Amino acid sequence: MSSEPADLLKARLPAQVLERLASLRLADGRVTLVLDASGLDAAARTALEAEAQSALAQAPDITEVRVAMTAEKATPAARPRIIAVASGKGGVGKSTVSTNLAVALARAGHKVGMVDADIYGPSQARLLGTEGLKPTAREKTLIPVQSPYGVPVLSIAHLVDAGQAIAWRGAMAGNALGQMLDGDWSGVDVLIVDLPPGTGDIQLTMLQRYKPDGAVIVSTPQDLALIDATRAIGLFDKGGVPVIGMVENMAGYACPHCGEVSDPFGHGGAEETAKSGSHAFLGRIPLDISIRRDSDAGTPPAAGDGPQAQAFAQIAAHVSAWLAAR
Ligand SMILES: Nc1ncnc2c1ncn2[C@@H]1O[C@H](COP(=O)(O)OP(=O)(O)OP(=O)(O)O)[C@@H](O)[C@H]1O
Repeated sequence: MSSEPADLLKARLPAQVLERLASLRLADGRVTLVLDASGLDAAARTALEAEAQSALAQAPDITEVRVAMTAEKATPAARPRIIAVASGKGGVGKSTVSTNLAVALARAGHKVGMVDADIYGPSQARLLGTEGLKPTAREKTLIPVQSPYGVPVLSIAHLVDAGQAIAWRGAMAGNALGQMLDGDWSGVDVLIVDLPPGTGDIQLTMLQRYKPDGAVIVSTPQDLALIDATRAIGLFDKGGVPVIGMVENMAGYACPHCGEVSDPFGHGGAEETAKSGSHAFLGRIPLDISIRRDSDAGTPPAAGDGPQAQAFAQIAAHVSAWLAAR
């Protein structure tokens, strides 16, 4: 039993913890604090808990300090709006567009989070410069990893060791996706979900359990990619998810040596496909080696000041206008 009664322990608490103190109990050297966490985002709650812990850990005869937060369940945060970023075909730059759209929306003042739903080929940990970081959990709720670009993120790559093969059956992949989408997204208004390519299990889980508010479709200007993109659009149409519009990626290649611009994947195909389906065309991103280089380095071009940042900002402006109109 502590030699300090509960009141003396309270006196040790800093003002910001005291004003949120709902109760303090002391038994056998264990202090249990209940704090009212209403209105606090994940980072503020973690800071509050750390302050309470450090204030009481030094008290004589205290062997354990437990901090519980109320209000998380009593007043659940409003669910952020979900924007799925999808492509019919792999390798068209869907993850790259997801990252840069998220960063550009955050720069435009939105509170944006990212879920990497590409369970078998996750790339958002690298793209958002958070490789090696691990999310914490409160109760069973995952607390997203903070990226340097103001976009909290959850990816399977944060949960399994680097290089470890992920050989999960569909149900396990669905559970992992659920854990990430049910993470602590308080303080986030818009959740970008980077989907795997195609129209498989993960897409169906999204439509059935976490129906997106809108979808952005990424394609290259190439015929084959566009046929698959049209299929992806069909899936969202069928599921009653509005298609916000299409992004044409890898459009036009400027040779870094001679400056000549060529169109290895054709030109304008995504814009035509968008128009023929009465969908909006959100913008075009060129095939640019600096995009690959910066993305691999975990420094999204949208966070910089170059021409590619402007291209992504334009796409984000369309998405922002779509959000504002709803
Ligand atoms: N506009 C671009 N210019 C240059 N490189 C690009 C561009 N867009 C994407 N890339 C590069 O192409 C590769 C594939 O991109 P990304 O991983 O974003 O595609 P994806 O469609 O998400 O692929 P997957 O199907 O594997 O999920 C990456 O190396 C990326 O850096």
